Amino acid sequence: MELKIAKFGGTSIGNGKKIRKAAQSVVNEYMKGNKVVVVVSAINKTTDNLIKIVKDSVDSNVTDKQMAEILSMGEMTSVRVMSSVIESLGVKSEYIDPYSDEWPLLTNNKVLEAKIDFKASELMSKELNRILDQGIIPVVCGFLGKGPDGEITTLGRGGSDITAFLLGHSLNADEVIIVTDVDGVMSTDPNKIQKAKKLDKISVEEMRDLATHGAQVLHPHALKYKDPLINAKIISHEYGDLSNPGTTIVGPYEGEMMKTTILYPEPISVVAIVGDGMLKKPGLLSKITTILAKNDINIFGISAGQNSVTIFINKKNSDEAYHLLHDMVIDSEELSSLSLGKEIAMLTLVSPDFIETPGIISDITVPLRENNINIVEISSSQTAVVIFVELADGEKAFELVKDVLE
Ligand SMILES: Nc1ncnc2c1ncn2[C@@H]1O[C@H](COP(=O)(O)OP(=O)(O)O)[C@@H](O)[C@H]1O
Ligand SMILES: N[C@@H](CC(=O)OP(=O)(O)O)C(=O)O
Repeated sequence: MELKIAKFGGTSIGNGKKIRKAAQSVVNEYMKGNKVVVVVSAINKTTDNLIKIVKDSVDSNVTDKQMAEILSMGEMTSVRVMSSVIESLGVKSEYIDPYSDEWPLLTNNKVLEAKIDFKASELMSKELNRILDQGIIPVVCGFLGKGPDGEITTLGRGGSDITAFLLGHSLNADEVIIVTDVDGVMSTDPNKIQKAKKLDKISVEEMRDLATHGAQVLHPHALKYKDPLINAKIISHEYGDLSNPGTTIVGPYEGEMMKTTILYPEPISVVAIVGDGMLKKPGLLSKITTILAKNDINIFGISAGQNSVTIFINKKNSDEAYHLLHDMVIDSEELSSLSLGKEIAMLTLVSPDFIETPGIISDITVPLRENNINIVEISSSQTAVVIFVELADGEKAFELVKDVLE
């Protein structure tokens, strides 16, 4: 017997017929001998409609608390409908909303973009086992949370995916199935480019980056809760079959373990190329990277401004790169000169939490400033911050920043 979490997005339960099909797919899975926890979003565009109604009526005079309560009506309704349809198909079901004793998802009191209290939610989720053990299919409101004073909170738009993965983690589920309106994860948004191709699999890291940069198909924070042993996939509601292969999300999200601070063990060199208005000329960056790639020189970082490009490479490649790039500069009309700077150290901090931790850059840079360590360059993405400091400062900078992620 396996435990599966099946999350149905708004379009997958967009009308009565679709809800029935979704419920039937859950019942079929249950009949195979598996336990299923259902997570549902609001029916179709209910959340959008509620937002519009509020805007056209009270507009900005609505309080956050009122807004969260109004938005919650979408999921409050869909769990009740879904649960009734499952029961009509002959299997016992119970809807679980924030007023239920077994409500699993506890948050802080930031009602519209609530932060999950992970430990408390992990513990509360286990209450669902009591229902599952009685052969009942729980249908849980996605997107909603309960704050410290019992207030309704919401996880932010698209938050039902987070609910599904959090429950998957807390209940040690075998599989999290995200049911949506496309065949799986595609080479791009199929609603924008029709010939987009379905991917059979995608790594957790790729999926997270895709989601972070706007691919709506999965909420970027959801994968934080994907444990190594949990299978996850994204499938279409069209087939009415939870065993459809869709796109498998491969690999663990190592969560805590992924938080690392690394001091690159070898010195890094920096080459700066200057030229007037160089970035107005298309193709310049590719020229630089192609020359280095052809000579098997790895680029650790690159930053581009209006009149200069700075390239970070391993010191052992620096002379070769310097000569190669110099040849390029003297052959080019747009570029005027280049310099090989002094040796520097590269620190990389990786954490899945960067994406949702305001102020993290200052947490990292303040100790450096207080210790008079000059930052030669810093770049940040959703999950990594890379800092270049002078070589002599490398070890000390590492000691100062390595505790920031703790
Ligand atoms: N690379 C992609 N692959 C698949 N779908 C994508 C991709 N990028 C964006 N999307 C969009 O994600 C949508 C599904 O997400 P969403 O509308 O939030 O579904 P749901 O209501 O099921 O949560 C698709 O209809 C599609 O337009
Ligand atoms: N109903 C909420 C939460 C959600 O996750 O929806 P969906 O799964 O349809 O993207 C919203 O529209 O934001």
